[in-house]
Formats: sequence, C-alpha cells, structure tokens
Amino acid sequence: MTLRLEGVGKEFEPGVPVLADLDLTIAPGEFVCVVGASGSGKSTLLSMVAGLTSPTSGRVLLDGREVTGPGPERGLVFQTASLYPWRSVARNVAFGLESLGVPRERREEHVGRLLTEVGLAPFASALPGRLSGGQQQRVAIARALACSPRVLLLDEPFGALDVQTKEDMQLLIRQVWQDVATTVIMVTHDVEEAVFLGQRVLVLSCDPGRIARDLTVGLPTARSLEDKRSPAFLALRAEVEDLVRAEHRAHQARV
Ligand SMILES: Nc1ncnc2c1ncn2[C@@H]1O[C@H](COP(=O)(O)OP(=O)(O)OP(=O)(O)O)[C@@H](O)[C@H]1O
Repeated sequence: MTLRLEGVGKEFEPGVPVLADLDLTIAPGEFVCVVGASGSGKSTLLSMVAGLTSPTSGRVLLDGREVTGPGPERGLVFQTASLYPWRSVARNVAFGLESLGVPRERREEHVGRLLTEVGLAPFASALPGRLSGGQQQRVAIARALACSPRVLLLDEPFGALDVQTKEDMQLLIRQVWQDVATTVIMVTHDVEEAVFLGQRVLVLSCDPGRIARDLTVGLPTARSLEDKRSPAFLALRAEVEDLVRAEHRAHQARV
C-alpha cells in the first residue's frame, strides 16, 4: 500500500501551524522511522496517517484514496499497551477479528500464529496484569497485526521499556516486518533505534514541523545488535543526532 502526503499541514489553533508542507511518499513494505525534537509534530503526523485527526491542509492518501478516518488496513501501537485487563492475552489479540465477525475457528488459528510470532504462545490464556511491560507490548503488537494491516503505525512503542527489553523488541519488530511484509512507520525519540530499525529516517524540524531530512539507511537488511557498533552505523547515528540537536536548539532560541 503506497502512502502519500501531499502538502499536508496541521493547525490545532488557527494561525499556529504544528506541521506544514509535508510532501512524502512511502512505498509498500518500507520501514520508515520519524525522529525530531519534542513538540516537532511526530505523533500528530502519525495520527493523521492513522485517521485519528485530519490535516488542516493537504491530503493523506493510501493507494490514492484519501484517509478520512481509521481503518483495519492500519494497525496502531502506542507507548502504553492499553490492553483490556479482563480479557486474556489471546482474547485481546482476537478483539479486532471478533469485531469483523471472523469465525471462531479461523480466529483462534490466526491468534495462535500471532502469539507464536511474538513469543507469547505459552501466555495465551493469561490476563495482561500478569505480564511484564515488554510482554504487554508484544500483545499490543500481535493485536495490531491481527487484522493483517498493510501499514503498521508505531508511536514510541518501546519508550517505556528498559534497555535490554527494548533491544529484544527491536529485534522482534524487524522480524515481524520481514515476516508479514507490511509497511512500518515508527515514531521514536531514540536516534539509535531509528537508525537500527529504519530503511529511511525522517528528521522533523520545529515551528512548524517540516521534513528537514529524509535519510536512507544504507545498512544491510539483515541487522544484528552488533551492527550498532559498526563505523557506518555510528556515522549515520551521529549525523541524525546532530540534525535533531540543531533543530532542538533552533526551537529553544525561538521560545
Ligand atoms: N490535540 C491537540 N490539541 C492541541 N494541540 C496539540 C494537540 N496534539 C498535539 N498538539 C500540539 O502539537 C505540537 C506537536 O505535538 P506532537 O505530540 O505531535 O509532537 P511530538 O513531536 O510527537 O512530541 P513528543 O516528542 O514530545 O511526543 C505540540 O505543541 C502539542 O502541544
């Protein structure tokens, strides 16, 4: 599914643009990370693609059709898993399929495969309250994948996790991306994470948010955590960090 943003701008208050002049094409199956200083509009950009908020100007298009609201072809994962505490892990994952009226047998088979994919098959009948934060995010990822989304939208999904769990989740999401061949757009504060996961990294400027840089990550598709120490990785990470820092300082100087 091709995602296009054409001249997209967003104002929450009239005359105060949060995002402006966003022109962007994301090809089917790409993994794109979005970074930028706090307040640059990363989550707002993702919300517009999700159809949770509409642009003030311009259009968001999925395969040429304008986005006017949420849809099952877009899966969402936020920083907190927001699972239903009274539903088992499997029934949390099955929620969207139940809403779509998928028959029980097909639902259970699909949910079983997803739980295996995210490494949670033994927890199928557990309640979410018994799981760690990382495990809960695994459930949220499986739930987002349940309706076979063509675009997976991730807003700081690992922001609240400790370093080791975060790295496990980074490997998991790369694996999921390769296995289900979906487009992934991920907002993160963590430049190392963006360079490790993305094929492209978009750096947003502030006041209003625009695409300051659209960098191609020229690292091999098969990546391991050791690659984070390679000279090519470190150079790209430094380049993105410098850009984000420069945008943050420019923003501070204006306020
Ligand atoms: N619903 C809303 N109503 C009014 N203003 C909003 C709303 N959502 C976001 N904003 C404003 O838009 C700007 C961008 O917010 P957004 O959350 O998109 O930035 P961000 O880059 O994701 O920030 P952070 O990195 O801190 O999460 C901020 O100034 C924020 O206050």
